[in-house]
Amino acid sequence: MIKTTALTRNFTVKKKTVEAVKKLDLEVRAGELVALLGPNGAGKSTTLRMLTTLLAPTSGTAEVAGFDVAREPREVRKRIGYIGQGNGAGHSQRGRDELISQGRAYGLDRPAARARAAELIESLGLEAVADRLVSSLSGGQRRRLDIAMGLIHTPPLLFLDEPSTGLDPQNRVNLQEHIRRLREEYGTTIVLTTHYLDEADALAERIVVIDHGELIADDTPARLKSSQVGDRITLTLGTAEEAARAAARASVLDGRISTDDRTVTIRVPEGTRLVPKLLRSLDEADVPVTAVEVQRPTLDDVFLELTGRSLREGAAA
Ligand SMILES: Nc1ncnc2c1ncn2[C@@H]1O[C@H](COP(=O)(O)OP(=O)(O)OP(=O)(O)O)[C@@H](O)[C@H]1O
Repeated sequence: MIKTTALTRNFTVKKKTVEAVKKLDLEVRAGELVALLGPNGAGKSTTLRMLTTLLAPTSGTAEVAGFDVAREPREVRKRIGYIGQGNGAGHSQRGRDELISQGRAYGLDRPAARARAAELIESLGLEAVADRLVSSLSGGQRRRLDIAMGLIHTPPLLFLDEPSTGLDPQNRVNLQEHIRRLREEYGTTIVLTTHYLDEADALAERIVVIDHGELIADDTPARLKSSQVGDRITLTLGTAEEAARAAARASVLDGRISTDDRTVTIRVPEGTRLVPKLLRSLDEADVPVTAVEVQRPTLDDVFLELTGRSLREGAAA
């Protein structure tokens, strides 16, 4: 559905070249739901804007829905939906009329546009708001209406740029549910960007991490976490001396061990499985453990591991 080869975009800012996207090789198969993750300025929006023909690549190629973005942008546009940051829907019309106008703009005749609008209103749960003025809708409702607008021409491929930014947690969960359903109902291929790691984790079956315009990881959330980081076992002991003995004993686990005063932290794949064995071994060595905690890695841990920075710090910066 998407294939980019060495896709690159530079900007010139005050005579300096900013390499927003650097030689990106990316493939997305039909039906996949892929999340692009990265801190502010990583190049996510620039990538999306090139894939949606809004911005010309500086070099490299991108084939989207079977057509080249630079040579056949019109063909690409017919086959994709793009919901950018901010609201696409206007203010003065009712939701249903916005949808119908959008359908007409995409070449549907009036009955077809009406029918499609009704279908989307139902599948995106917009019944209660379809006949209200767009200006009176809440952020979450507006966002769902935006998504309906992007889907009016039944594109096989949908791009969502930060769909849940600015929504409260309840509406975020709601929106995620709708995105999932959309995929089940229409088999739509979805590429989205997000700052919310938990959202990417919950929604996407594949995560592409971009940093400084480069692809630094591309895998399922589960594999990224287990291969890049592993679980974190934290042992608390009575004294620093006991902690040192515990650390020595834990070295057989082949994990990464660090000690801080009375705590020992061990990063190791499948930590949950290893804990009983570790505790038995410490017991045998007469090292009394006060507390033990096993944390599954988060995608933020993965990002920290890959870049030395927290994605949250990056996002907040
Ligand atoms: N039109 C532009 N002119 C100059 N520089 C730009 C332009 N658009 C983007 N950039 C620069 O390109 C880099 C990548 O920006 P981009 O918006 O793609 O990042 P992003 O990952 O989408 O960030 P965010 O999460 O903040 O949306 C940044 O350094 C940005 O300042």
